[in-house]
Amino acid sequence: MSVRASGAGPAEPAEDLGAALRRATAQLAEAGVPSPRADAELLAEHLLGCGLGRLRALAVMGAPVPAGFWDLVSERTRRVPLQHLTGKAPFRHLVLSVGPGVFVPRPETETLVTLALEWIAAQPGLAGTAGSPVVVDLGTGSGAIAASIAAECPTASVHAVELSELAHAWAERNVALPEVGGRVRLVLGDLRTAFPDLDGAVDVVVSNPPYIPAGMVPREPEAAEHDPELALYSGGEDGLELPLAAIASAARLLRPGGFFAMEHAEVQGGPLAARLRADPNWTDVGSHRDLNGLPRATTAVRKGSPRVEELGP
Ligand SMILES: C[S@@+](CC[C@H](N)C(=O)[O-])C[C@H]1O[C@@H](n2cnc3c(N)ncnc32)[C@H](O)[C@@H]1O
Repeated sequence: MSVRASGAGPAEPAEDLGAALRRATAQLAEAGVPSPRADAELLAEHLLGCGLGRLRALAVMGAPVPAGFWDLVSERTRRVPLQHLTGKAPFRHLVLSVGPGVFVPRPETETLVTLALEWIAAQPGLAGTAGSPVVVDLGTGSGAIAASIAAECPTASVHAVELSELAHAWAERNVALPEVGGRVRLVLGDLRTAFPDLDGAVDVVVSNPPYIPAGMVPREPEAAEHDPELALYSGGEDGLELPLAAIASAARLLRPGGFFAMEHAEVQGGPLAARLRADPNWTDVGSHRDLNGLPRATTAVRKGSPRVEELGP
């Protein structure tokens, strides 16, 4: 074990990795970080380029603290998101690149991908190697949903739209991951008007649009101070402006019988399902809970007729 000189007195043993992890955990807990031990370990893993098993073995062996560790811990105590410090966000089977300017994908959004993939798998004409489902992701952010669907459904062609130039730049990196197979067409634009070339021809539309109601500003500094405003707030007291715009675009894009899945705030599940049930464009409206048991997604199937433009006000 190395030693550190300390003034004129006898040399003190340098803090080893195990002790540093314990001290970092205490500092992160003091700063209110919700999972302090896991974050301390993930920062060390990031610097050492290893996984948890190896890290714990190194800690037991009294390995030295990696250079830069305390700088990252200090940033994390200021509640900079862990994913911004490592530059990585795991999402389903992918490790996405993220940082300032893009919404960090959340575990609950993985459910939306499951809903889309399960629906595709249940369609005789789309499932398996013969099918070639056309999928659209509205408000793609880092590209998490679009890239995952392309990676997990190798016959899908996926189209994704994002309004923010910064987020679009992150998504460009993620849709270029080898697992995605070059099957995501990414455009910079508005979800309200995107992909007119696909009107009536899409099998699945997914969206996790900005939906936070005006009075529900997130309390955690990681979201409040680091997620882009454009990603969180929809406009309108109830936060429904962009979710309703996503529904209108889905009605335009989907073929009759096509599937729509959208994430929303837990308080919006009832109102959104009621609107879809009252809308003659939709049938088979369903509500879905997230990993915490909260109503987090609504699905619906596009009715064959009438078409949106025939409905009038
Ligand atoms: C809640 S984030 C979700 C990002 C990503 N789909 C995910 O689940 O991690 C919403 C995204 O929609 C984008 N957005 C906001 N308004 C938009 C619009 N009018 N057209 C397209 N994208 C929009 C935001 O920039 C943001 O990236």
